[in-house]
Amino acid sequence: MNKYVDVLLPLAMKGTLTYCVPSHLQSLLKVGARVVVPLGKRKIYTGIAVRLHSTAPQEDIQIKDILDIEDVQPIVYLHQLKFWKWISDYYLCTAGEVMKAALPSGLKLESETTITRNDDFDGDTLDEKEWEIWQALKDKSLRIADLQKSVKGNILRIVSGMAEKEVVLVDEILTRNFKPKTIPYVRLTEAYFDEQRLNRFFSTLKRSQKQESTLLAYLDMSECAAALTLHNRSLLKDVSKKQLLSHPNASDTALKGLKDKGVLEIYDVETERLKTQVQVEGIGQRALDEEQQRAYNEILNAWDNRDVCLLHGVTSSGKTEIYIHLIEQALASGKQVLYLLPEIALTTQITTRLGRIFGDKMGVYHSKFPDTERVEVWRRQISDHPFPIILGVRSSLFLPFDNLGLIIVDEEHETSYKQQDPAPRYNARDAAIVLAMKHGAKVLLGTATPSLESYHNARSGKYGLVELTKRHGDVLMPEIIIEDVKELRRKKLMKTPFAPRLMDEVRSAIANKQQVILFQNRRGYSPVLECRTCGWTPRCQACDVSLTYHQSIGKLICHYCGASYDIPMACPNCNDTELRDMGYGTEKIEAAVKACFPEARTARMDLDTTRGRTAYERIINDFQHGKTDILIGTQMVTKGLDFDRVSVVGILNADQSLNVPDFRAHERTFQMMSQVAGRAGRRGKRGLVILQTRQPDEPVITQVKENNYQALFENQMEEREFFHYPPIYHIINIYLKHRDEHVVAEAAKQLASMLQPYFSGDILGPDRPAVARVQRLYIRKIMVKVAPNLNTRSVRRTLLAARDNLLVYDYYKTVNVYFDADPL
Ligand SMILES: Nc1ncnc2c1ncn2[C@@H]1O[C@H](COP(=O)(O)OP(=O)(O)OP(=O)(O)O)[C@@H](O)[C@H]1O
Ligand SMILES: [Zn+2]
Repeated sequence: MNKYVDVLLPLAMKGTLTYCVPSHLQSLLKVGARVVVPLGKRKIYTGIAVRLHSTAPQEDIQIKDILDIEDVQPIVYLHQLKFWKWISDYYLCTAGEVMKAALPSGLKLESETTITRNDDFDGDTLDEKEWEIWQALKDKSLRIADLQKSVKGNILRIVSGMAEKEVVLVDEILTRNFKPKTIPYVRLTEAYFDEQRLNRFFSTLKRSQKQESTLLAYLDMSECAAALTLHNRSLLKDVSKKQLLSHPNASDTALKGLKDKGVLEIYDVETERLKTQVQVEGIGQRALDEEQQRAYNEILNAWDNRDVCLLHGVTSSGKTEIYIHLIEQALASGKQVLYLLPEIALTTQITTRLGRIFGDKMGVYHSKFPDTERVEVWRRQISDHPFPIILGVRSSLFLPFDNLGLIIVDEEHETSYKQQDPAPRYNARDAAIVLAMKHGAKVLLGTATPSLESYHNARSGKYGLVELTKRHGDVLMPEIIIEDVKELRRKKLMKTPFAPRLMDEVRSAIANKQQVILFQNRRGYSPVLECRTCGWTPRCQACDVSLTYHQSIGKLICHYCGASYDIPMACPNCNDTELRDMGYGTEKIEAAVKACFPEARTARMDLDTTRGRTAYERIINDFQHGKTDILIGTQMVTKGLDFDRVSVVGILNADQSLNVPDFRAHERTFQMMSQVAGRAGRRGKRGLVILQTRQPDEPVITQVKENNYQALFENQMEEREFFHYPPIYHIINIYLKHRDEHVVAEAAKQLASMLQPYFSGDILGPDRPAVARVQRLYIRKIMVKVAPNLNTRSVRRTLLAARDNLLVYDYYKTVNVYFDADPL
């Protein structure tokens, strides 16, 4: 028998911990099941059993017993554990951090300290404060946090004193976050399931008519007569409380009365919370057009000798239709499909589109769902009837699949596939390829604007490449008109944030019952407030950035730490009371739109208007059904959305993304502009895009205008090669954070010099990043460029060892050092 188990805990510590399995649990424990284990003196955690064995660890360590087994059957498959391991190796973090990201919280138990009164003790000798606590615990155990609500003052010390005297008992209980959802049902009690007894009871009811009619309603709905005749209580039909109370003769008080008299009882039935999609009869899939059919065949051919294929198809070429046919084909061969989307905004439309075809075969998994629903999807995937299709955002990679045949990565170029914080800082597109490999599954990357990485892999033959150059239904690509804002300002023609041509086009679009999308990639009212006299601007106290003015809530907000500040009455520097707002955020654009086009109905889609769970859906549906005329938004409106009546798209400030100090600035600008332009004129008439810029001569602006991805690719690849950037080189960034700027600066210098001999010229920094302090921590960054001929395994080992060597020094021990592999 295996006496020991290695347990993975959802913590940032390295490796696993070994525990002893008590003999009565040994035959029950399986790899992949959750176990409850003690850690340190007081903490209790849920971990995953990753290895069972009989090798005793070194003798001097005292091995603790596991406390319990949570699952009879594994909740994580072995291949998932291997996938977690790959992620932690590649992205230089711990497997515990991956576990933490992978499992929904409801599958991880929390330990909380609970206090219970020891009733063997009589309370006579207690002092006043102790007596208060004793009284508060009269009927129930309480968590310290809850106890604090009824007893004032600092009670921790008093409680610990009482615990020492054993007046109260302190223990850690496990609270399960996931409680199955239940619905109350009503039924006749066992005692009254008897015709004679029931009749006698009715005769006592003469004076309470309401109870009589409620009971009669129940008996009718449950088809009680038949059950009584056959003397079989299990034949009673299920009647929910809600159903009963919707009967015109039934009432809630009467039901309570019947319950108190012991005639009816209420019991809970667990329900599946998941709303499944409803298939629409007769929708089925649409036939592919000729071009799409060619692409479809080419994809299948490409998969004959490669696992990954890139589908590069212009906006509105019908990539989604091709995905639908590929899904159909995978299902027909009995395989599961994972459909990855970069953003929740997009899932709304795609869920509807796919739901109508695949109905309840499809499960949806995303971060706006309550955790309980995510647990349900997880449990469904390890049951014997898992969803054949999962549609989800990046974390759905971690769901259990046992028969995966196809992964579709829609909008593969999207940066939101990359998790920024906390670890694991993984890219779901890249990890999807590794996941597919472990299952022998195929991958389709789809986009109108490929990332340079994917296009390079396709051109070099590593991936298959399939292109679609025409829109479905022979609709032309939109016409793009460049407006030189600098010139217009000089001629005093820009009186609003909209060029005169844009004003005209918006007006005529609205007059013709068409719709408009205006793109401004900044939320809030204005990105900077400035004192008119001395130029002072309010900044965050915890971060090294200026605050964004949000007019709707009348506050200044830090977009890095979320802190909010009141708007100063006067400049603290010179006392001038006039602060002016500089630059445009979506709020200010919305105000300008209302002023310029009072006849139009407008909506705004950005982080601030989409916090609620259904907010996206509402905004998108309203626009789709023509309830709004102008949609203003950040990059959320740029991708994947499919509307019928958008004839004009306005890009209000193309320079903003162009002037970011990042080697990917051109690539990003091209992608964002082309994507938002692609929302225009998707049906029938050719769409129009007005692109406002101060730099009309930038090559990337011309590339967008001509929809010339090839030119962008060639031109950018030259730079990337020359400067040793991806996709030729790999980048691993090292971040160091500390409260003390001097310590972090010294640590960064030390670390860089340790790495210098290994990477020589391909190490940049340490530098102060653009925002060099966030949440009171000073930041330094070292960029390591990994040449294609280096052994990446040994590179990783070198980096990890260097960090360990640095952190041995007492002076640097408290510096937080982490890695970001393939940063975006
Ligand atoms: N074969 C087809 N039959 C009928 N309608 C189609 C067909 N192919 C595409 N369409 C319609 O054309 C529109 C654009 O297609 P789709 O949304 O699939 O394009 P896409 O390539 O995914 O675009 P984007 O890159 O902008 O997301 C959709 O409304 C779709 O319903
Ligand atoms: Zn801040």
